Amino acid sequence: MHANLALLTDLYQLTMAYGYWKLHRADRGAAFHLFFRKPPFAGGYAVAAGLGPAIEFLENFHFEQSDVDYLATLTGGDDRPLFDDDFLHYLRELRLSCDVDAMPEGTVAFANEPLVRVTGPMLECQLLETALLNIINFQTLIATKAARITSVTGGDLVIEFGLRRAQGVDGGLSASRAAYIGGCDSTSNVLAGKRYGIPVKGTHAHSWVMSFDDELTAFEAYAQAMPNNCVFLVDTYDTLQGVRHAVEVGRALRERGHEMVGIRLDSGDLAYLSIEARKILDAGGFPDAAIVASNDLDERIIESLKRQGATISVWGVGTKLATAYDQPALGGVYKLGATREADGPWEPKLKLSEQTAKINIPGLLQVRRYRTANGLLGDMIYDQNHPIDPRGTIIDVKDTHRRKTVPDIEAGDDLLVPVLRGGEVVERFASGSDESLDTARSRAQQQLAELHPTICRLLNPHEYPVGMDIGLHERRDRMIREVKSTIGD
Ligand SMILES: Nc1ncnc2c1ncn2[C@@H]1O[C@H](COP(=O)(O)OP(=O)(O)OP(=O)(O)O)[C@@H](O)[C@H]1O
Ligand SMILES: O=P(O)(O)OC[C@H]1O[C@H](OP(=O)(O)OP(=O)(O)O)[C@H](O)[C@@H]1O
Ligand SMILES: O=C(O)c1cccnc1
Repeated sequence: MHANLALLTDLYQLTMAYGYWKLHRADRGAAFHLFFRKPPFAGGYAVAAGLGPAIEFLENFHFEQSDVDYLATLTGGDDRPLFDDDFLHYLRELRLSCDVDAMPEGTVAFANEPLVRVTGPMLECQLLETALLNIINFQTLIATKAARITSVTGGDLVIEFGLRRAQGVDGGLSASRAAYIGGCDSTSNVLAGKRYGIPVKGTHAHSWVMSFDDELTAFEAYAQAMPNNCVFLVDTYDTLQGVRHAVEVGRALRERGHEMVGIRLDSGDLAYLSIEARKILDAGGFPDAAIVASNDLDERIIESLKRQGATISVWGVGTKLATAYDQPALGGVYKLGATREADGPWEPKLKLSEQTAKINIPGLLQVRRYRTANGLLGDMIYDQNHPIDPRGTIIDVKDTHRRKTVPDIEAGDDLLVPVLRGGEVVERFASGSDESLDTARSRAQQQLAELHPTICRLLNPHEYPVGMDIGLHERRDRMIREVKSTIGD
């Protein structure tokens, strides 16, 4: 799908790349980390997603002749070309040689942890920034939204209905993909079904009912046409009367050897109507008929409907999911952590900021997740080039007084795994490998189940312990003090 997206970038990546090339700095080593500073939706976690499409982007990364021809037309303030021909020739010949390590899709991730690490020639790392952020930010956002929604449905089925309101064509496809990883069971998006193998499901719209003289005739006609997929939308005129019509048509259908699948409610008080509809369906001989509900649902409304005793068994969630309505962007960033000359030692790089939360963690970072018999203990961010300090202390990034000690520094799982080596996709992630969407979806479900319920809470969740290895923290602290002393702060 992602053939030739090398120009899917901000111009400044190319102007910097040109500068690196011109000043003979293109091949200096660099390590960049992609991370977010706050989980979305004021929640306690995120579900990493987007790595699959990111790998496709990396696999296909190259500048075609038409790309460099276009770049040759760009001019600066004096109307002279921005890039010289030798550089454009260099881009035309460029093939990735970098390494990429990342959290597999469906991994539960927290603030400040790298989801992706790119190491390699400075110029390459820089050119990948914008597209990686674009892909990972959006899909992680939507997978997280889907996880929040499915966390309150108590195992009921959730169908993603968002395509019509999604942010354009790719927004719709990416949202369906990410929503499935985050826990949705199916989508109404047929192209996403074909492309990603997501189960597709659908009912019918009000237009079907309105195109007939009356509702009963419309349901009968639908049952004739589609006897094995009868979910009747009952709210076009009078919802409870609609349920009675569904029962009537369901009985006739049963005589013909088919079972009505259920009804769909799309307006009104969904708690009251589902409870009353359930009574009618049960009394009518349809105790197994599903009650599907839709209408601007999100995790908070669903949680409330559950509390009200709604008897909804399938949730159709569109706009609020596919557009991440209450927080339409994840603020993931891509920051330089270390550089090196040729094969020399890595040098950690620090960026100061007025805001403590924006001071980066210098180094070549990895994340280790520790567990106890009772669940997760916490995540430690450490520098891969330095052994973890034997004290085994995790120091919170924002509040250094918050600390946690792990009993055995070796007994954890490293979350970043190799994805690209020397520009080539490693076997585990090669196309046709086992790393499917279903694997990612199961990983998310398994990892979310490991979290303490207080971390999954929608409102003011408990903060999961994530911090730096104390050795890394002390080095960072020294660097901050050194830099501040040189600038006379
Ligand atoms: N019992 C309930 N408790 C909380 N929220 C509910 C309940 N029933 C419905 N809702 C939600 O309230 C909102 C109702 O919106 P709105 O008033 O626009 O819908 P409506 O008028 O019933 O239908 P329509 O879509 O035809 O305008 C929707 O987001 C719906 O999901
Ligand atoms: O509400 P969402 O979560 O976005 O789910 C998708 C919505 O799309 C359909 O109707 P549409 O919005 O096209 O029309 P309606 O608002 O008049 O029902 C469907 O009936 C849902 O209500
Ligand atoms: O199949 C449905 O019921 C459906 C599909 C898309 C949007 N709203 C509803």
